[in-house]
Amino acid sequence: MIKITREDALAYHQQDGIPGKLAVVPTKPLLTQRDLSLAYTPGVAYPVLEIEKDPDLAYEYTNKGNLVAVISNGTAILGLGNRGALASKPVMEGKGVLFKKFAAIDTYDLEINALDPQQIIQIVAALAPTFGGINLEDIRSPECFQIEQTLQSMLDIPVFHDDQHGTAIILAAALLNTLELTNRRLDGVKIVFSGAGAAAIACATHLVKIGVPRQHIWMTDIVGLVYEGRKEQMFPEKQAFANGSRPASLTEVLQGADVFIGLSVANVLAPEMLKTMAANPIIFAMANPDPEISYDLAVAARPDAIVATGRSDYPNQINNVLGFPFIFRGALDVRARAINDSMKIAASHALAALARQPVPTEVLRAYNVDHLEFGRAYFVPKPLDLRVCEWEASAVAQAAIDSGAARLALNMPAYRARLQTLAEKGLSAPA
Ligand SMILES: NC(=O)C1=CN([C@@H]2O[C@H](COP(=O)(O)OP(=O)(O)OC[C@H]3O[C@@H](n4cnc5c(N)ncnc54)[C@H](OP(=O)(O)O)[C@@H]3O)[C@@H](O)[C@H]2O)C=CC1
Ligand SMILES: CC(=O)C(=O)O
Ligand SMILES: [Mg+2]
Repeated sequence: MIKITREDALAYHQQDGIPGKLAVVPTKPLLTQRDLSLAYTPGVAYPVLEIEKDPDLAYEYTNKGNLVAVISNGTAILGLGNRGALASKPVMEGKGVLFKKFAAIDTYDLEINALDPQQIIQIVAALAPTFGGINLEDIRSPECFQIEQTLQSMLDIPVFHDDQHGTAIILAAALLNTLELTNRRLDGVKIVFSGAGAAAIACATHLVKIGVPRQHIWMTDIVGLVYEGRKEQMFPEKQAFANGSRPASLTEVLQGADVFIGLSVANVLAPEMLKTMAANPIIFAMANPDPEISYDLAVAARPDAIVATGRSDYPNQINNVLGFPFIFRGALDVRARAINDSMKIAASHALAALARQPVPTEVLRAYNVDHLEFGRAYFVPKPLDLRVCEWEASAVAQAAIDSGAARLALNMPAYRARLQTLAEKGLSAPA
């Protein structure tokens, strides 16, 4: 377990006298008059005319195919709520760094000063020709649903709201493995969510797709239980998870639950609330930066529990960092039109399977531990594990090909070898 302070974090963001975490770097030589004539006018006119004739050539002559827009309006920055577009920039730059270092994908972060979904849709759709994919981030519910669905229906590149689907993919991998560790089945557990927003609704939807009965899912938010007939703060995506017929508090709903999934805000769980959960409870307190209950308090309250948070500084990190770089890697490499359910489910299974493999010593070194082995303290891969790129991106690419979302086919063994090299380069190259 490592500890960082506010001062450490602020100093990191100004380290080496360079504000921020990401820069744009050229990929072609620009040293001579000839280079200048090729990169700029007159040479640049030739690819312009080629792309006008055949738009697919943008993938050959520009960085479109390896460029993702990371887009936020700052309305749900981590669990900090609406802090505005500008304040979301450190998170969006952070996502960009992870895209680059973990999967060699370039990004532009675009912080949009707009709240109206129609305005955001219009802006993103107009910018789309630049990019091979759109990663929406930290846009609050319910607006995020309309924004993502409308954009995906308008565009022929993947539009992926990371807080929804990235989170759901990792959560499902973690749940598959912890259910096995506690001898439970997907269709035999009571699952309680704190939070009924973008992340919670997408996680619940994904869990239903992999085999959790909808009626086993209980969702709570600031009002309490999301029940049939509730009128306050409802919208259709939340309504789809209404359960029970009367109001109830999180404390009440948690009684006898096998699994707690926190996707809300810090400190909504008190230790005594965990005492009524079933034996060997699974507690995923995933709000960031501070979870619904701290790791230490949860373990102290329920020594028989499996506990995870979204944080990098505690064991068992369930965070969408294990998703978006690698999911986009696979999707971009087959020029997928979208990231569909088959691709998401394949990503979950790939992560769950990788966690069962022996852990290389480089990963132990990166986390300063002597030993990691599939079990209660290690059931999802570590984000700094170079193998995640190969396992997850290839599973996503294969599923895209099999499900018809891909525009390119791949030789899979060669592709997996290329992913290995790419991950090694990404993590060893300077930022
Ligand atoms: N670990 C990970 O990888 C990820 C974690 N998250 C975390 O999930 C949380 C939600 O994010 P997201 O879904 O994008 O945001 P949204 O704004 O879409 O949803 C927030 C949800 O939290 C609920 N909430 C707010 N305050 C409370 C409270 N005091 N008690 C109970 N529920 C409350 C809201 O309820 P209401 O609608 O009634 O206000 C809403 O349902 C954040 O903490 C975020 O950091 C998100 C993505 C990934
Ligand atoms: C991890 C993340 O995307 C979030 O907490 O919003
Ligand atoms: Mg987020």
